[in-house]
Amino acid sequence: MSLLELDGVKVHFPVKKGVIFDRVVGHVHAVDGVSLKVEAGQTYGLVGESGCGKTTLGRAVLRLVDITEGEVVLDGTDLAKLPPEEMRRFRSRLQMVFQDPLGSLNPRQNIESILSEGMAAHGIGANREERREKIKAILAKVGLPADALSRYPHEFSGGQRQRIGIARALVLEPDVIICDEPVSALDVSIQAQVINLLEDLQEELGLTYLVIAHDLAVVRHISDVVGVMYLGALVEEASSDALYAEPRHPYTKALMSAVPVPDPEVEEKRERILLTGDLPSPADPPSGCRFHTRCPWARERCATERPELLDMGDGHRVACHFASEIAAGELERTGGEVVAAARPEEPEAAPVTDDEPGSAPDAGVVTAK
Ligand SMILES: Nc1ncnc2c1ncn2[C@@H]1O[C@H](COP(=O)(O)OP(=O)(O)OP(=O)(O)O)[C@@H](O)[C@H]1O
Repeated sequence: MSLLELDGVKVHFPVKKGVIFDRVVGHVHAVDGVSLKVEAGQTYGLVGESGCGKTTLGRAVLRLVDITEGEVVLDGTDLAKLPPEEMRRFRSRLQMVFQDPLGSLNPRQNIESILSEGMAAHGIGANREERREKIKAILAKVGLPADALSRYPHEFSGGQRQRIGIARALVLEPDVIICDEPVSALDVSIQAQVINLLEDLQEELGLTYLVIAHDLAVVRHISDVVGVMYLGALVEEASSDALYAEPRHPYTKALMSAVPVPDPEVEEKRERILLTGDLPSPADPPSGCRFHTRCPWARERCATERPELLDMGDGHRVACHFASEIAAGELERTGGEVVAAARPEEPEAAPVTDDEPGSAPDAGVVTAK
């Protein structure tokens, strides 16, 4: 059994209308049936453009939002069904690192007070002295000086603040850390340092990560397995190497084709897939395959029948009726635009290299109107 398993997770937010009496007039299908497994000691990367439901999924795992349907199983226990008081026992085992380190740290508390906050409640450290010693040890692990204890969040740089955010998660001795856009608020030069720190900590402490990011380069660098989300659902999932070597879902292909390749010769010959149309609203998602309204290969069946995320026989899971035909080059395109030998629109954009996660464009930039 995997350490963390999600089975058919849905989070639907009610849309209310009315000044005096709130009427529910619909639902935002923020997460709409996600199943995935995160193995102990591994990193699962979740990517997709803004609004696809990544953050809501992370919050659902932590039970920070109500789960409409489905199971979230941590180490054999379904968290989705736990009463709040029992959920409290599991809280320390699941921690979150947020995108905006400053926004998530109370400016009026010093670092010792921020880090010790949850420790007593979860029975970590017998007394204040013990907790302080533990905090000091964790601060050293994340590369912060011991005198950080008595200082305040504004006294630190962005990268240091993210280290404090990571330390805050670590003091509670979690099994799983959900990192929501852990480096997207940081300078590119600092991003690599924080990613490397997360990797070192994983190795040393055996941590399991669910990393949520819109940036394909960040997720590639750190993940064992990558899942691609579109409008509340997973459309593709594979090992990081397999997914980046051979994206098979039309949406993933489009995302990848928007990322510049460092080698200009490869870049020039590369096929670019530009998506047409806007991202539909999760309050009114398209019928059938959610992606069919923007898919260059869409067929009639795609408009009526929702594809399941199926294993193509080699562990690569794809939710597309025609994934095999597309992979074999047997299916004509029906729409969209193919711009062969296109140069990236912003050639000055930094190339994607292993040393510089974060240099890829946002997942959303592939839209062609
Ligand atoms: N509390 C809420 N009530 C109603 N709708 C919500 C709520 N939280 C999120 N949503 C909607 O759910 C959808 C998914 O949002 P979510 O923040 O999970 O996406 P995301 O992929 O993480 O995007 P981003 O990277 O911009 O945060 C969006 O349409 C959002 O507006």
